[in-house]
This record gives sequence, C-alpha cells and structure tokens, in this order.
Amino acid sequence: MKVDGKHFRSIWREHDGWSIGAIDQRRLPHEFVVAKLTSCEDAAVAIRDMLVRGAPLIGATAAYGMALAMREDASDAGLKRAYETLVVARPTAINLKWALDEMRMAIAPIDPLERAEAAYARADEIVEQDVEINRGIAGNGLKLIEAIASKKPGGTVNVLTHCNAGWLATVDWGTATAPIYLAHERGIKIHVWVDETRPRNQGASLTAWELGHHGVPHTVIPDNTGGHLMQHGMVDLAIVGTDRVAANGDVCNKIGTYLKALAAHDNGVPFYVALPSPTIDFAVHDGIRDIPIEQRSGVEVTDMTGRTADGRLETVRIVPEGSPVANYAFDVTPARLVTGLITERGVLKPDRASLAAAFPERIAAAAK
Ligand SMILES: CSC[C@@H](O)[C@@H](O)C(=O)COP(=O)(O)O
Repeated sequence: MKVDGKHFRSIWREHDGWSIGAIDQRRLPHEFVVAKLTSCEDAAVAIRDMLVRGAPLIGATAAYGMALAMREDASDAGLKRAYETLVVARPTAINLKWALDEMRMAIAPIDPLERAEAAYARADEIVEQDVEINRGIAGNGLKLIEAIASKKPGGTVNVLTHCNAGWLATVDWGTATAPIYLAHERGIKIHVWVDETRPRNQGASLTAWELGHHGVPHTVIPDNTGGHLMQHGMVDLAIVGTDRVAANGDVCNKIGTYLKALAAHDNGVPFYVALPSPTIDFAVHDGIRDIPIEQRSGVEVTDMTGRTADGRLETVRIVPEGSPVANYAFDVTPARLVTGLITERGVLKPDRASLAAAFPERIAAAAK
C-alpha cells in the first residue's frame, strides 16, 4: 500500500537478490526506517523484538529467515537448526510454524547444494500467496460493507478495528483492513474507529499511520471506548484480525479483542474476523484451553515512548515504581461471539464443519 504516495510492501527481497528489506515497525509512526536482514539470526531477532509483527508477516519473515539460513549452512543440521531457532521466536501466531513447515517440506527432500535457491523461490511464493489471499479477503469482506452501505444511502459505514491487522501486519493489503481499503477505493464512504491497543499501541501507532497514508478517514480511540460507541449506534460492524483460529472457530487475537466481541454481542453489532487460511490451526480443537498466550515484558506496560514537543523521542514511566504488572499479549474470543470469518474462500460460520468444508486440504495436512 502507500507511504507518502509511493507503493511499499512490508517485506521484500533487496536488489542484491538475497538480503531482505523490512519496514522497522518499532520506529513507526515517528520514523520510517528500513531494516536489512542478512542472516537467519537477524530474522529471528526481527520477529522476537517485533521489528516485524502481525501473524502473516511473521510467517513471511520466517520463510525468508529459512532462505537466509540455507545460504549459511544448507546441511540437514543447518536446516534443523534454522527451523528450531525461528519456530520459537514468538509463540502465538500459528503462521510462523505454518511457513516453516512449508519451507521444510520444499527444501528438505532436495540436494543441499540446491536448497538456498529453492528456499528463496518457496519464500517468494509464500509472500506472493499472502498478497493474493488478502485480495480474496478484500473482495469477500467488501460484500459485507456494501450490504451495510446500501441500508444507509449517503451515510458513512463505521468500522471498529483492534490492534493492527493492516498491510503492515501482512505483506500487503492487510486482513481486517483489506475490505476497508477496497471499499475506500470503490468510493464507499467509510470511517474506521481505531482502538489504540495498549500496551504497544499497534492501533494508534500503526493502523492510524497506514490508514492516514492511504487517505482513509479514521479516529483513534482509547481501548475502553468501543462499548460506548456501540451503545450509541456509532459502529456498524467490527472487523479484527487474528493470530490463530482453532478448528472449532475460537479466535485468538491481540489482548482486548474478547472484550470488544462481548460489547458487540450485547449491542447487536456484527463482529467479523478476517483471516488468511494459514492462520487456521486444525491441530487445536479448543482455542481457549489450548492456544498458547504470549506474556511479554512488563516494560511494555510500565513505560511509554513518544515524541516530545521539541521533537525528541522519549520514554517515560507511567506506573509507580514497585507496582507489579502483567502483560498478556493475546486473548481468545469464543466462536459463539463471532458473526463470521472472512477468508479468501468466502465468509464462513465460525465452526468446525464450515472451516473443514472450506479448507479440506489443511485438515488432511494437520492429520499427517
Ligand atoms: C493480520 S494480523 C492479525 C494479528 O496478528 C494482529 O491483529 C495482532 O494481534 C498482532 O499482534 P502483534 O503482537 O502486534 O504481532
């Protein structure tokens, strides 16, 4: 999508043909900085330190991390080491393991001398596939937005979103934002309520930034505001992304998503989750019980970084010294609170039968 009118993706192969460029998301919205990844370790650190983040982009970065690893050591031991280094970089988004399994399947059977080239080729495919999938999500989600727009002629469709499930969280387009960008492109009047998304503020820092660069009207709100807006008819639908969807349709996403789903349910606001099929984990049958929830450093809760009036970036502490903090990065929304799953193969009911019918090849792969 666009940054200052110029098209960008969140990750790409550099002109040298082998190193990987990625937007350093830790620096946004204050600075636009491109980082260069030149080793498997660089890719693992980029994922762990959230230079890149968002489930599909974590998967894409891991795929390129594997390709970088094959330049360093393409032996069976090198392949195993790279897989094991990358797969533990973050625990919740299943796209990480999905991408690494895809990479391993593509390169393990072939001669080590040919593995680096094959790894780059498969990683490029994963990246292109992400963009295509998100285009599919855009088209399927657009129909929902059009249906609402047709019921309020001349009015604005108000969408609430949480965290950043935008193009920065994927390779391009985003998941939750894909239908929004397409609706905007088609001339539908659309406005996005952007949850700030404490503690790392992915909504305020990233979603607002990318919507702004793309000219989509939006308003950043403190995380606690959504319920009030829904009670007053100011939200037509919610669309969020996800880091992992269990086989039963339970949805894991950024902490606070569950509370928004509860508020939406109480107010009759449709609550949709947009996801690419690699985010479905058919091996997990009960999302609340079995999806691992990442706990991150308390510093993300105690400290905040921003730009001062005189232009400096400064970090300040907002919690009393000595107060313990907790930082659960994700929560799980039970399927019963989800109106529908917007996928590249249509809008599905959040249940086992619908997911299995839409993605039978993934069930077969999970059973292996
Ligand atoms: C298309 S991205 C979906 C999710 O990955 C996104 O909403 C989210 O929770 C990201 O969390 P993050 O901790 O920033 O990686």
